[in-house]
Order: sequence, then structure tokens, then C-alpha cells
Amino acid sequence: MASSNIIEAKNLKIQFQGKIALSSLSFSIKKGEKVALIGPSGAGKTTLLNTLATIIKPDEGELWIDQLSFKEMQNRKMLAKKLGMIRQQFDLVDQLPVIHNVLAGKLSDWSLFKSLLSLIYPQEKILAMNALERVGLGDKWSEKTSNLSGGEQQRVALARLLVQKPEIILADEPVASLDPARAEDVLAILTKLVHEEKQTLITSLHSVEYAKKYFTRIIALRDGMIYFDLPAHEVSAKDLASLYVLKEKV
Ligand SMILES: Nc1ncnc2c1ncn2[C@@H]1O[C@H](COP(=O)(O)OP(=O)(O)OP(=O)(O)O)[C@@H](O)[C@H]1O
Repeated sequence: MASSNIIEAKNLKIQFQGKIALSSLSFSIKKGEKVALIGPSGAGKTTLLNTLATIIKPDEGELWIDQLSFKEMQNRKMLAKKLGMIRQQFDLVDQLPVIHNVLAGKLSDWSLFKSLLSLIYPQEKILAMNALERVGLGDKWSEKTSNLSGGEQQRVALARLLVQKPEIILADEPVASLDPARAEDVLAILTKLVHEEKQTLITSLHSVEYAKKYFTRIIALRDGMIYFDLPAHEVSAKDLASLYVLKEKV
């Protein structure tokens, strides 16, 4: 594996009840790339992200994350250092103040005692406050998380990632539940932070417009296969039209 490749996948195959979701996918991703996964519904974007997150074990093929095999990635502490995940549904604990959700990014580093103590006296508060400042929520640290808007909650999830500091961020439709203005705001912050932290980002997106604007590379999936894999600026209207064309019924 070339040392500049942080992810390398060879012939990944995943099936669910005999139905192929990913069909012999091979690709590599370099450190610092910002990759958007696009493609029609059911193309395999979420399955691929969950495989990269080592949540789904491939039926066939091999996967290396920063030189580590799928098996070596099962160590929880190691996994948290390498990979951070952000989803459409934020994965926050609504009833807790914002700062506790941000500090959840540290849980894999902390002992059980420190984690429990932090629920009463937030530990490493300055770290969390700095992260909240960077996502523009410095004044919201003590608010109950459920009182925040959807866009603000997704920014809390970004602050949690800043505290976790993984090398790779996997994002599954991170802005699907937000209105267009908030969606763009969250994507702009996410890609700016990833750039500043020199992280690698892989995001599934339904918006081709945002994929072209905020990402360096676009991998298009269709029927569990790579349909095209191009620098974002080279993706043409014709490529997109044929990717999303509805299949004729036979
Ligand atoms: N847990 C599962 N059990 C059975 N089939 C599944 C499961 N997860 C995904 N699939 C199937 O695998 C295929 C790929 O699904 P996946 O969710 O990865 O697509 P997607 O590109 O993320 O779609 P969307 O854009 O609608 O989220 C689909 O045919 C889906 O029905």
C-alpha cells in the first residue's frame, strides 16, 4: 500500500440476504482528500461508509485504514483515533447540555471514572469551549442540546469531532435533514475544519452542487459499483445525467 494512501480497498464485496450491495469495489484515498460519494438511492453509499467505519464486515475483499487491516481496526481506542463518524441524525444526547455532547468525543480516551465525573464536572472544559468557539457556538455550551436548531445541533456534532480529532471523518448524508441555507453552512464549516486539521473526509451527499463546490473528488456509485471516480471539477453535466437516469423497466 502506498504510504500516502490512508484508505485502500481491494475487491470489496458486500451482500445482504444474497443481494449484492457492493460489487468488487477497489479504490484508494490519499491523506487530505475530500471525497463526496454520490449516486442514486440504493447505490451503496451508506453500505460503503459503514464498511469503511468497520461496522459492516466485507464478505470478500480487503480494506486497510492507515496501514491497518480490518481486524486490527477492531480495537475501540485505535478506531476512535483513526475514524470519526457524523450522520444525518446527529447522534447527540438531547437531554444533556451541549458541552457534554462535545466532550463525548473524548470518551474513548478517558477512564470510566473520568467519564462519569465529567457528567457532573465537565473535564477538559477549555478544549470543548475552544471547539464550540470554532463552530460558532461559544455562547451555547450550557444550553440543553434539544433546545438548539437542527443546524446548530449538527455544529455540536462537528465540535465533538474536533475534540475527538480522528484522522478520517466519515459523514453519511450529514446535511440531509437541514434546510438549504443551514445545509450549506454546515458543509462549509465541516470542509473548512477538515482542511485546517489536515484530515481526510468522505461524505455521502445527495446534492451534486455541494459535492462539486466543497469536495476535491467525486466517487459516483450505481448498483454497488463505481460508475465514475473523478476530480470534482471534471465531473460534467453529461456524467451526472447518465448516473441518475432512471432505468427502463424490463
Ligand atoms: N441491513 C440491510 N439489509 C438488507 N439490505 C440492505 C441493508 N442495508 C442496505 N441494504 C441494501 O443494500 C443496497 C445499498 O443500500 P445503501 O443504503 O447502501 O444505499 P444508499 O446509496 O446509501 O441509498 P440512499 O441514498 O437511499 O441512502 C440497497 O439495495 C439496500 O436495500
